Amino acid sequence: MERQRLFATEKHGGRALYRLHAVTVFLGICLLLGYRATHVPAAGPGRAAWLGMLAAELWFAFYWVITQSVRWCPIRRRAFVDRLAARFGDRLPCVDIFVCTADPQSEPPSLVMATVLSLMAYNYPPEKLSVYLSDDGGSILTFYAMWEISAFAKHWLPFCRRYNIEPRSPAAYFAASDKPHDPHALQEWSSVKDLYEEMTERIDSAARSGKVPEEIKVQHKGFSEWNTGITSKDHHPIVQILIDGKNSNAVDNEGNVLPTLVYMAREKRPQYHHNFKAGAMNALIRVSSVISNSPIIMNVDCDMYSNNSDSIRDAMCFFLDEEMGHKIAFVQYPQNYNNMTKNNIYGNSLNVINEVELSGLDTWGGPLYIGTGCFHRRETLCGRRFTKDYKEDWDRGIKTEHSCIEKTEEKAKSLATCTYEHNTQWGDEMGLKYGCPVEDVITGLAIHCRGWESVYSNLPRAGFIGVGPTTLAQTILQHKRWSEGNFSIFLSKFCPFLYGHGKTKLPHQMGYSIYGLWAPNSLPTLYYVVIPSLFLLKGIPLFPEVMSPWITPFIYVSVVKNIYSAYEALSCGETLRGWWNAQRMWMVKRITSYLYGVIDTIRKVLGLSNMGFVVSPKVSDEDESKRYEQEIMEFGTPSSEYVIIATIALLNLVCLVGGLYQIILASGENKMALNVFFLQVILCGVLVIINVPIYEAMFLRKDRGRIPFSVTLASIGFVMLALFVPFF
Ligand SMILES: O=c1ccn([C@@H]2O[C@H](COP(=O)(O)OP(=O)(O)O[C@H]3O[C@H](CO)[C@@H](O)[C@H](O)[C@H]3O)[C@@H](O)[C@H]2O)c(=O)[nH]1
Ligand SMILES: [Mn+2]
Repeated sequence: MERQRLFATEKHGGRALYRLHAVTVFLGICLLLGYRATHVPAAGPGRAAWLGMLAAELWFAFYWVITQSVRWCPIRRRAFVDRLAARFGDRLPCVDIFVCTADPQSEPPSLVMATVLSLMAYNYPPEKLSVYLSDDGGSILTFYAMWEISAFAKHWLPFCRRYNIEPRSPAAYFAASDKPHDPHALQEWSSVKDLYEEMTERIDSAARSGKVPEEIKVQHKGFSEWNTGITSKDHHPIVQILIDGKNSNAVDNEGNVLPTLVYMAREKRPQYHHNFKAGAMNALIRVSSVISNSPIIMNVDCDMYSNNSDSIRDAMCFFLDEEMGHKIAFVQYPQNYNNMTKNNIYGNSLNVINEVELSGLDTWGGPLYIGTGCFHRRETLCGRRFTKDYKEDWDRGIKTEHSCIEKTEEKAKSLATCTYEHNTQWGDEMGLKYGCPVEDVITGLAIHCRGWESVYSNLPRAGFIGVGPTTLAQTILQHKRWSEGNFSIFLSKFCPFLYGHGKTKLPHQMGYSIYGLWAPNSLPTLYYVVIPSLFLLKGIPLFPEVMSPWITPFIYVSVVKNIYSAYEALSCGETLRGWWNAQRMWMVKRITSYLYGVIDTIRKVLGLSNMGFVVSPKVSDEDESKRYEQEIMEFGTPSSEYVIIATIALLNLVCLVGGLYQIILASGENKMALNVFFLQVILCGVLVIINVPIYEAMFLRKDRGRIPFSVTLASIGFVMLALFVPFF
């Protein structure tokens, strides 16, 4: 009898219709470009601008083609955990779980601990789980919080199992769950809730005072690591095994084994570069190899709690599948956020990427590694190439007995020093790659190019949920890091088209390039939101007139493309308003984050600047949160990005008013014909409408989040400059 597969692959529906639509849009784009190329004005005002329009539209056309790769035939995977249970029972591989945190200020220990607890509580044999926290802040506050949860877990894990609750992050669970009706359950529910709240209060108050009470410090040897007055940037390596799952005394209140729990702060010295998250992950790979050495490694960001206690079993269905499992290097889950507002004011929900783009990539060889919510084979993460005869040792890690915890810790510390990696392949051929702000994407690309595939698992009950940016500044910053990182990959020897050539499929390379080319989109976009409006004001037409048949492709392409993108957003769970907000943010990101991304990438290529990684804050002040809830855009402090945003908004307003004045009110030779400027008026008009919240923030709002007056003033200055500088 043929063995049943552990997972199924299904195609998305409606593709024939989609492709028909895509072909018509493509024809429209060709006509539009044909018109541009054949109607270049003779020398004089407008010729250069026209050629610029041609260049911008060529770019948009090229980019549109790139984005078709993931929309052509997306697939969906469905794993059968019941078949896995029937076939393997509890004979499942060990899993090491890595959590990275960097800064107790922007990533509060109590938040991180809720994540760690959710990971300890997976529905998976606990003796096969090990949870590691890497603390790049090297903070005693985080260590203290870990010590607290090593005790609380003894209550939490049995509670999760008995009532089979979801999600298993206590913070998320108690925030959302109603009191149980059954009096016995209610009693237990309340007592666990009280224990959790008291513990959180202790952790938070330690964090507020910056100190751990002395009477606590004597209770665990680990606290003595901080006796020598160390700082986050200068300290020895610390590895503390808080729960040793191999020890028969490490049991919860009901006598069940607990998962292993380890705290690690790798050595930091000012003279050695620490390579941010990639450096932390690589240290974790080595440290875990002497403690649990599991064949599967899962990693999450510190704010991404497990929302589905079955996701390890789900991932195992892919790795253990007889037919395809041996080709799969990693299983990626989507990045979901729980703090998005209804209409997605900063366009930060990743719904379209999660529902469409990643499943589209799955068709061609697998999704990108997005740095969180991902299960890897230890071997592939350490650089192994794909070969047909490779056999995974699924029993790896099961037998390791610890003779002595202290010895193991000493061995582990020696693997987490600053100098350990010198003259090794770590950061290059082994582990996560260094030197790129999106270490995850470049590492995944290398894995794909070594012959492996990945799969994307988008569960009906989300696997992981984290915290997304909640202010404009955070959004701009995150997208600057992302666009810069992906663009620098595109320009490096790892360019998907060159490095991937012959190793991955062309549509897979195109899929990677969607992100690689985010940043350069900034230049044509900047051109498109400035030049046509400015030329409307100057009375120079840049589009076909209303009666010309050539206007048809322009209207068709822009209308159909936008209707489709709205439909796509709606079908991914956005609201119409959310789509509209995303369009505004699409423009804002392109003229700020992506522009800065281009500039910084070029500076880096020229050797003028170094890479940075600014951690996104996971908390915001009350006033800001309130405006965020009300979906009011947050500006507040002056910044050069805001000057660009305000200048573009204001410029378009001035151009629209000036242009309409000349069309409607002016007389004699100043009068302009509407039919000649129709498309320019529409474009400029749409830009003005989309910028309404910016005008409000500049001129109408009084709250602290408004656009600062200095920014408004600067933008007025720049608009005047733009109007009076001759550009022919
Ligand atoms: O020196 C550092 C810097 C960051 N981190 C951790 O890296 C994670 C991601 O940082 P965050 O500031 O939250 O970045 P995001 O933009 O939210 O992260 C996305 O983008 C990153 C790459 O830019 C990926 O590493 C992440 O996995 C992905 O979720 C967090 O857990 C940090 O604690 C470290 O451990 N060490
Ligand atoms: Mn994050």
